[in-house]
Amino acid sequence: MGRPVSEPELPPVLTGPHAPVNVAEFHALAKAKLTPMVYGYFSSGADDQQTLQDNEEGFRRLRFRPRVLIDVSNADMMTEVLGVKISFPLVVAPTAMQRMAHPEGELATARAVAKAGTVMGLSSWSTTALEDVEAEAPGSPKWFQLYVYKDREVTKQLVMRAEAAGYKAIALTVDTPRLGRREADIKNQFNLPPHLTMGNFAMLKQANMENDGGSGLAAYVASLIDRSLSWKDIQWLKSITKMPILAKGVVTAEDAVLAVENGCAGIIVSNHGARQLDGVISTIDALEEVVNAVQGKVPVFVDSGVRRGTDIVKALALGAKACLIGRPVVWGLSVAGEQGITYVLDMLKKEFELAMSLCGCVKVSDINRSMVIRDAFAPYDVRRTLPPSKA
Ligand SMILES: Cc1cc2nc3c(=O)[nH]c(=O)nc-3n(C[C@H](O)[C@H](O)[C@H](O)COP(=O)(O)O)c2cc1C
Ligand SMILES: CCCCC(=O)C(=O)O
Repeated sequence: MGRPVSEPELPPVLTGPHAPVNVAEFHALAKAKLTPMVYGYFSSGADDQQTLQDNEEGFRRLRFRPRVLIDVSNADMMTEVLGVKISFPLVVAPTAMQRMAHPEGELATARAVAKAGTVMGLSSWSTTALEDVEAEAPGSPKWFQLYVYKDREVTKQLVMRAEAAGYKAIALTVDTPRLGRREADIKNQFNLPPHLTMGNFAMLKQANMENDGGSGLAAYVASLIDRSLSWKDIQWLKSITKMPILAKGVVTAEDAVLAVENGCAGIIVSNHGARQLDGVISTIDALEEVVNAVQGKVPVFVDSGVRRGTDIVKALALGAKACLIGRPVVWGLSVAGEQGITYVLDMLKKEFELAMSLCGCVKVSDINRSMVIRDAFAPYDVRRTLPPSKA
């Protein structure tokens, strides 16, 4: 597989024999470029980072059962999420404070994601106002990620602004009543660099993080975010917006059922990129129980640890409608702004196309449960897919 974008257009870091060929190499380039404080914030998981490792390991534990001698000369990667067609089953997860990665921050992301033909998630804690992000790539589908402030009026204004600007859904983050303990941020006394602001709150003067000697972010969350948020608040949210609500951060069947009962339009199986509760189950391991609990009533998405096109095929085989990626986009943005993100998305799309074809799938809906097994040494029970007479 060749390199994704035609070379003459690219900056030197993305050309020549040292150009990155996978997400891991982008990560290394970003690490070399960013300050330790910023890199520490973007890369960290919580505590011992056990789940950070397990998110990626979880995908590696799955093995393919590809089908052969299927005409794969035409691959159709298109799919649909919440009624919107996307070019392949990958959505960009909301990640906070992107101007720390690159001066153009969320604006560069919006352009690259629009060009790639998929959906952008925008963080409540964007360093660019949500209206400006929409204006940068007008009409290209975006989901607004919501943190619920103790001050419900602040929250309501934010939701109403997102709806007025044309955002297509609210991704309500349900795994962050308190901030996970990220040791790099504590050591680095993380704070938003003074030239940047929380773009959505500039008028509300809620951008400053009091640094009490530890992570400024943890202090900010503790002082402003509503720890009392509960399922009944979904009704409140539905009363103030017509946008569909996705529950972002569900990893159990019990909560998946509650999300459906409370009127969520979709579920994002996520452990927040391992940044909240360390030791929590990897999302690819949690996915199937959520999919089974939901019984097709709403779409199920998954993020945390997706690094390869093969990971996307595995997630779809276990019932996800699409995957989201967080850090890979941050690495692309850090390395080369908009072009870096374009390159990362294009690389993952090509990897996905190849993986799909090698699995014997021509279109996204061909990907099914028979394509993966959890344990390479346990035979797949063919009674699941063969007609009874042949099983
Ligand atoms: C630097 C960074 C910032 C993030 N900011 C937010 C955020 O503001 N809101 C949110 O719901 N999730 C946030 N997340 C979680 C992502 O939306 C997503 O769940 C996660 O990054 C997926 O894991 P991955 O990074 O392994 O792909 C953030 C993740 C990272 C790495
Ligand atoms: C409340 C958390 C701030 C942004 C975020 O979600 C993250 O850093 O993971």
